[in-house]
Amino acid sequence: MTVIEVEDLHKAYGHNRAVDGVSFTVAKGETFGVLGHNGAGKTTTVECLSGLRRPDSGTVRVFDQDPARRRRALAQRLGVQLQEGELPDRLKVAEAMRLFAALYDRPDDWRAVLQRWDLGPIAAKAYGDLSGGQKQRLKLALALVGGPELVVLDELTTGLDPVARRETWTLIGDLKAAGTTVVLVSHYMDEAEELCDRVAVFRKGRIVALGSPRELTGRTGTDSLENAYLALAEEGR
Ligand SMILES: Nc1ncnc2c1ncn2[C@@H]1O[C@H](COP(=O)(O)OP(=O)(O)OP(=O)(O)O)[C@@H](O)[C@H]1O
Repeated sequence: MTVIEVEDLHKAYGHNRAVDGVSFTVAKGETFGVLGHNGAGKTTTVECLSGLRRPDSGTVRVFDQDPARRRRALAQRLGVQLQEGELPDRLKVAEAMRLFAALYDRPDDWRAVLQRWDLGPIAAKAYGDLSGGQKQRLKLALALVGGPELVVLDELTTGLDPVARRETWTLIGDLKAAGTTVVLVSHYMDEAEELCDRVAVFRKGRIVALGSPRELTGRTGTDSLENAYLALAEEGR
């Protein structure tokens, strides 16, 4: 079953063509990586998937619906961890979890999600007093508290220490095992190689390579996704 269908997506900010004719599909249960340099159009693309931005042209279908028109209905099935989702400084961790859980018709038990993400010990802390890594973990937990079928994670482990990164990978593995579809925007090639079934490499608003990490390393004659990515980046110069 196809969960996401994007066909010839265009989105410009003034004269800046941030997304310039992007097409891809994501199947149910797949973990799909969105890779590319800064400013390549990754966030704009996933914002169009989440209904946060309206495309200029092209088709975006998520669960066979237009996210720009059906945002409320899709929100029940979608968990989004965005790069810049700040919360009020005085909001406590447990309050944030309870508040987000209340937005869903059938949320997971927020206390269990809190424990799973190791946020129990800081449940009474205010958002403004958390470390960068703790904020990141809370944003992830908030994206998952609704028990979503599709999760969009923008820079999943940015700001996490190596131990927390690995723990997060394990938790994403659990999501995959449960059949959740994951879209993962990342600058970390080791992470994409470990977690993603397929990746799309974005450059200047277009997809320049799409395939499994193994296909991309095979195509470029390299031994890791990181080296494949660098070879592809070199090709585009
Ligand atoms: N709200 C906005 N208004 C104007 N220009 C924007 C806006 N958001 C993004 N852009 C521009 O659109 C282009 C694509 O940005 P986008 O954030 O989608 O890229 P990205 O691949 O996610 O980058 P990064 O890896 O740095 O997060 C960039 O040139 C960026 O400056």
